[in-house]
Amino acid sequence: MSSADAAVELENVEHSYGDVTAVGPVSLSVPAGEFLVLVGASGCGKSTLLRLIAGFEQPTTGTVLTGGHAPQPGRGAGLVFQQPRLFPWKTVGGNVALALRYAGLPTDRVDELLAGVGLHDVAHRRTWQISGGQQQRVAIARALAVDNPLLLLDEPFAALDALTRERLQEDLRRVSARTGRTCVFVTHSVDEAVFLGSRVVVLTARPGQVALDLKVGLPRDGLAPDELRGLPEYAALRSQIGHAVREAATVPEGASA
Ligand SMILES: Nc1ncnc2c1ncn2[C@@H]1O[C@H](COP(=O)(O)OP(=O)(O)OP(=O)(O)O)[C@@H](O)[C@H]1O
Repeated sequence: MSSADAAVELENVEHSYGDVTAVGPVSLSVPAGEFLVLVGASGCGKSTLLRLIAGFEQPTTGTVLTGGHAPQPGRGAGLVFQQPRLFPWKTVGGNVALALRYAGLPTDRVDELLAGVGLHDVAHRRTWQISGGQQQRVAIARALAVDNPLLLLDEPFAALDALTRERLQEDLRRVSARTGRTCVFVTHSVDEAVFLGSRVVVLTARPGQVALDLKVGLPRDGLAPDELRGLPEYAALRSQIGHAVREAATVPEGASA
């Protein structure tokens, strides 16, 4: 695949913070519409990779392209972080409207965007009057507001309770299938990786390199989440990826921790 066709293209990318090499070298090509999950142990460089793709960091060596161009920070990708980072002085609807306005778009899609993430009736509330799960839904609606082809998510459900987390995973899976956005999603959770990903990349301990790059060809259509999780292929993928994560987290003897 040429760079022009890929939604995200990383070529021999390394990134160092001072004398700490956090990532690389990593080469990855992400086709449009793929749901790529980056999984690996704490500190292996997952967030750094995402920040490179978002354009918040520049690679120390190598090239990062999104849609065939160098990424511009704050442009070209919707971003969702572990904390929803909403504006507390705005209403729920106001937060989404702000994203539309910032992009120079009309604000008449606020209700539609909120409905798309299951928030039909809270547009008028302040962000502190809704639950943590609802706040994260608002953050997703805000990231989807602008018609970016790329959605970058950094452990967006890590701070939520297990049930809310599962509900949001299901909703994100539906939203990503409906909108056809290319997603790059960072997590520690092997189950989340298998449930969401059409492709899972396991990173080694720092400096993060690709330890495993796996297509997840689960038959998702028409299956309820519990049915999907109950498939023998699902359990096999969980086991394979879990094993790879544990192996990859082992720092080789002689390497600095
Ligand atoms: N701004 C920074 N300055 C110096 N070192 C940094 C900086 N940001 C990250 N690092 C280091 O780079 C390495 C990779 O960090 P990064 O946050 O990308 O990992 P991660 O896999 O996302 O971790 P976690 O899962 O714990 O969030 C870590 O060793 C971290 O301490």
